Amino acid sequence: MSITLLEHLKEPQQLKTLDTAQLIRLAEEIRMFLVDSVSKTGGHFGANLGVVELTLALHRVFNSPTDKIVWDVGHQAYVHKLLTGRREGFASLRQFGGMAGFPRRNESVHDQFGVGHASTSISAALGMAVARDIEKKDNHVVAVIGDGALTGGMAMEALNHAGDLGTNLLVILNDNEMSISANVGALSSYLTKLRSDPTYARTKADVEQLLRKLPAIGNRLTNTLERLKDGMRTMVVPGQFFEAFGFRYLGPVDGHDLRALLKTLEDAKQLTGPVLLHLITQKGKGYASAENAPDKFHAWPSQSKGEKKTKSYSQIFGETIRDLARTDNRIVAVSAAMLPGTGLTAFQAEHPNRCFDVGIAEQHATTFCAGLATQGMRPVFAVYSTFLQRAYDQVIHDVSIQNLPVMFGIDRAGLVGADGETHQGAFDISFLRTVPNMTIMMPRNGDELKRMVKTALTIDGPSAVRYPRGDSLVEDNLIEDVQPVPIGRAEVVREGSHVALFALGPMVDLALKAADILFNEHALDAKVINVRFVKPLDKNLVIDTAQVMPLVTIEEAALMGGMGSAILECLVDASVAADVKRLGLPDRFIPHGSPADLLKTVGLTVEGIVQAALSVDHRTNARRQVN
Ligand SMILES: Cc1ncc(C[n+]2csc(CCOP(=O)(O)OP(=O)(O)O)c2C)c(N)n1
Ligand SMILES: CC(=O)[C@@H](O)[C@H](O)COP(=O)(O)O
Ligand SMILES: [Mg+2]
Repeated sequence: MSITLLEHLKEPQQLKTLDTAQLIRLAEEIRMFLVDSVSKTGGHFGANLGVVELTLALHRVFNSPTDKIVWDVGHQAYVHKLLTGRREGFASLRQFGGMAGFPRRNESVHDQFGVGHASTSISAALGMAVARDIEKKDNHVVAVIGDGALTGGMAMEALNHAGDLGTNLLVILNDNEMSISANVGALSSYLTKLRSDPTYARTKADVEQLLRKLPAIGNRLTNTLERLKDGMRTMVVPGQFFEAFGFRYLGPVDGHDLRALLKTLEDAKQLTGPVLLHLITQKGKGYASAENAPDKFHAWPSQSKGEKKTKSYSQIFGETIRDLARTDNRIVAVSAAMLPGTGLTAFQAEHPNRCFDVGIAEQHATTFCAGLATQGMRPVFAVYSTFLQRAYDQVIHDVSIQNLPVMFGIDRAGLVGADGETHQGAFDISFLRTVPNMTIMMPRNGDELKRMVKTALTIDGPSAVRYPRGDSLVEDNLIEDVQPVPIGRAEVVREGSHVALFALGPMVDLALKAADILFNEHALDAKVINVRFVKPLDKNLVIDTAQVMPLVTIEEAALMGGMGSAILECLVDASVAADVKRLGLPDRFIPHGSPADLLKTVGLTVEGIVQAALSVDHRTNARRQVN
């Protein structure tokens, strides 16, 4: 089938010229396009197949950008991008300089809000609705939120506020029973009951019909009956949960039935006040492999590299705590809807009663861990660096002030690449280093990660072990043979006398390569230090080294407040004058692209380290000549 309707689609207004049959055909073309394109570029997949009809209906019924459509997470906004003139952008999806994988306000007038982290859409949409009211405009505002994102606390905060304000707002709940894995939580069970039990939904209609038929009888009895009616209505009317928040509940509606969607959205458009439309969709709809394994097709699966000699840091982390938990019953693993991504599936398989997926609820996860720790448990919260940002107050207020032994396994620390600004693990060192009682460490490879996990479990206070997205060579040694690392001690991995390279994590390997070039091509003898601990920093080594040679600090983290800053603070506090060049992430958000491309843009390359070493060496020599 030649892609015709989609090819001619340049803007959403054109949808209003298509009849339902053409829209249904367009839906087929869109699914074909997504399979063809995303299979080549990679990117999010299942969620987009699940919202093809919804997105078509939204842009058919509403008038973007005058009407505001806000996507939650935004990983399911590829169809929205297709319908708003960005088909050509898919060839460069999530590539450096190419189209972003999430809505971005600077990418299109139709992208009302930048997203990537979950549970923000209702809050943002409510802000847009209130601005509309203040300006006495009459445009519509729609938030599209998934059942997974709805488990995020701020979504509840927004529902509560919206219901209180009573302003016109349409919240579309895209319920596919999936987060990345199967969705979790009591709310999810509530929604699933509605989805899966037709009698449950039918009862609602029957009861309402019965209640309407009941004859009006004496006041006392009528009042009793009213209370009974309300009780029964509460029991069977599925929207009660949302109606308690002040929302008019519509649904559930088949989110793949375009005709039903068009009619329901037209009806919803006429309603005033907060409205919640509950759609039932299938993640991966229209592509059998994704329908059968929606978790595996949340993003298009990366091609297996044959017989891999390496393991992902996530896998190494998960297997390490799984093995340690065999002999330490205090260990409990916690995830915020990211069990597979954080490598905890291995732990869950072996210790199901000590593994908790709390939903997209990082704040709750952190304080849940604090509660566990007060009772002598050793909770481990495996969380992407970027998502831990959600729980900053809980890290301080609930864990660190009480000096509780919670281990944060900070995954995706550093540049994650394709997901861009909203997902780079840039800030965890900066926002954790200022927190008293916190220990922060980063391994140079998978073997050292195992050692650091073991080390963290010996610390009677909060600890953070940060590690990057990606793989590492790792020995398959027995966990019993893994030795902890001495806390607060760095490791000199190469002696040298002219310039010192203080490298953090996998940057150590780059520093060693740079040292070889410096020696062979510039007769500069570089000392390479594996920093290991950002906090407590190995201050003695820093001071002793800086007294005899200039330094370069190298970290894949924000420069401001990072490891390099810690070294500068150490030298200033010790009144040691030294030339220091810091390499790391600059004071701007790093966009999407391959990690290699992105590292080049910030000078975190072997050549960048060489040039930095030459520049501090030159500065030190010049200063020595003057003195
Ligand atoms: C704060 C936060 N935590 C975790 C994630 C990772 N994440 C991305 S999509 C997703 C699942 C979203 O589920 P849902 O909202 O139901 O959308 P669906 O994929 O089912 O369409 C998660 C957990 C995130 N984006 N933001
Ligand atoms: C949209 C979202 O937040 C997740 O799907 C995230 O993109 C997963 O990242 P990884 O691919 O690094 O697991
Ligand atoms: Mg979902």
